[in-house]
Amino acid sequence: MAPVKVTKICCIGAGYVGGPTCAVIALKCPHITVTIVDLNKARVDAWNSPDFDLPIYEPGLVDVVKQARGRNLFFSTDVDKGIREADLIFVSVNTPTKKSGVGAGFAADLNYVELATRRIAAVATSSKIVVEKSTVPCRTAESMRTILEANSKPGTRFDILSNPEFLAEGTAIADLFKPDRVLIGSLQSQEGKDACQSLAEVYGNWVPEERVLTVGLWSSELSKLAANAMLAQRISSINALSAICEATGANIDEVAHAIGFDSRIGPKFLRASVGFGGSCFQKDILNLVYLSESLHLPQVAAYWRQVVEMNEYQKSRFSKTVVDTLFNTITGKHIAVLGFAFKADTGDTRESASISIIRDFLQERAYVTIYDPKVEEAQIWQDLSEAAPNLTLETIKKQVTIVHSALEACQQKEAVVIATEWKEFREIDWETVYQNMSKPAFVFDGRLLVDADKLRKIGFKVTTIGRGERL
Ligand SMILES: NC(=O)c1ccc[n+]([C@@H]2O[C@H](COP(=O)([O-])OP(=O)(O)OC[C@H]3O[C@@H](n4cnc5c(N)ncnc54)[C@H](O)[C@@H]3O)[C@@H](O)[C@H]2O)c1
Ligand SMILES: O=c1ccn([C@@H]2O[C@H](COP(=O)(O)OP(=O)(O)O[C@H]3O[C@H](CO)[C@@H](O)[C@H](O)[C@H]3O)[C@@H](O)[C@H]2O)c(=O)[nH]1
Repeated sequence: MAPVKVTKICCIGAGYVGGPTCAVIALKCPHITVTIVDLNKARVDAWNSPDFDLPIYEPGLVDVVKQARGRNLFFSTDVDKGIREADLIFVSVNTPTKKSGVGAGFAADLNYVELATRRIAAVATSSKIVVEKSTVPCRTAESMRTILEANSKPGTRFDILSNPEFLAEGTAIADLFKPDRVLIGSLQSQEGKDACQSLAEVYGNWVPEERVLTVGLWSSELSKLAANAMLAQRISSINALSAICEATGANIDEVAHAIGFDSRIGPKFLRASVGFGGSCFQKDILNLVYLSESLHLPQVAAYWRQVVEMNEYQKSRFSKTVVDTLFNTITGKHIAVLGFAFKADTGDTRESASISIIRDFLQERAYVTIYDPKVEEAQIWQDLSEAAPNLTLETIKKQVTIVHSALEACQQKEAVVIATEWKEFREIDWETVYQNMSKPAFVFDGRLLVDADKLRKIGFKVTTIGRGERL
């Protein structure tokens, strides 16, 4: 049997990955009909909104959707129809950390993957290539295959591929247009290799052949967890060094620059920060920790666990620095927090360091004013309620104000905390900010974003993560 020529793709899950990934496939492959399905009607409606008020913010995404939607890109809640008509199905559903039961707090919750797989098994009436796009523990494809094969109808077959996604939020469209690599894992049988080639041909419409890597299924699944673990490990390493810098008078920018010049280390992903956030790093490392423990490799588990522990330490260390610097108490003090998203150029707040810092400030009974250019108000209230379950929403709302500009946030405050690296925070009129703040006026830069010397000349007392010199 020759590889199937893919003409109809269905993507189950219209989230941060399914939406942008399959929108780009539709744009680059006008001969393929791409239908993205989701059970969440509000989300699908937003993808279909006439004024392109899409459910997620990603630079360049609206442009892609404008070109392809209605041509060969469709969004729908009719999951069964999407499955039935497709010859290739991406499973791009959420795989959050389990909240209860075996492996709670570490293992990935594979319930959504299993439900989507069972749905495919239940409604498919022709052969399908099923592609695991979600990030999953090693050997999940085997469980999917067992479910699908146990339910396949006569004359139909299912081939399972692993095709993890490496896009980063905020740069998703650029990453998808020009990926470092596309990874496809398959069984090494002839059928597995044929299915792999069918998917490789889809990417071949815009990705150079040498960037499409084909490997075994389990290597592909593990590579995704490994890539995130190694990236997060770099940040925890530089953040650990930032603590040494603060204690010794060394400067983390200079240290990162010096070590990054070594071509074996390289300069990227060495920016000290208030801690990494996002829906993936912590979840995927905990997943790796769980996998290692399940495989009776406790030393390996402890090694990776430390990356997350260092991140927790960095976040609480930063909160403590703010309290210590503001004369050991922030009770009743007014603090502006600039940035709520987990990184710049996204409205996503999942595991954002900002949430932990604000939770700490609320526990100290400070008043906090938040500004973020992209995060919705309702999301902020939800995140803070979940982060501080000992406080009622009413109490939180008495202590927290959400405003619509950085200048407004900083008015009459004793301190400004930069929690997300939005470019606009660098370009605020800091002279005006200073004039309108209580004195002494403190700035805490958790993102190495502002020119500390310039701010000091204006009169601010500046504390920057990873810099020995203070105030
Ligand atoms: N967010 C990222 O930047 C990123 C990058 C690479 C990989 N990943 C991985 O990709 C996966 C998806 O992540 P995401 O951020 O897009 O999640 P998300 O929560 O934004 O989207 C998942 C969507 O799947 C839908 N869904 C769940 N079960 C369904 C079902 N049975 N039928 C139809 N729809 C269903 C949900 O309603 C939701 O809209 C995760 O495994 C994640 O780890 C995420
Ligand atoms: O030098 C750095 C780089 C990043 N960060 C922080 O690290 C977090 C994650 O950033 P980034 O990796 O850019 O964004 P994500 O969207 O979480 O992307 C990661 O997680 C995705 C989901 O698995 C993968 O697909 C991507 O390859 C991987 O980079 C954010 O809070 C950043 O502010 C730093 O503190 N310092």
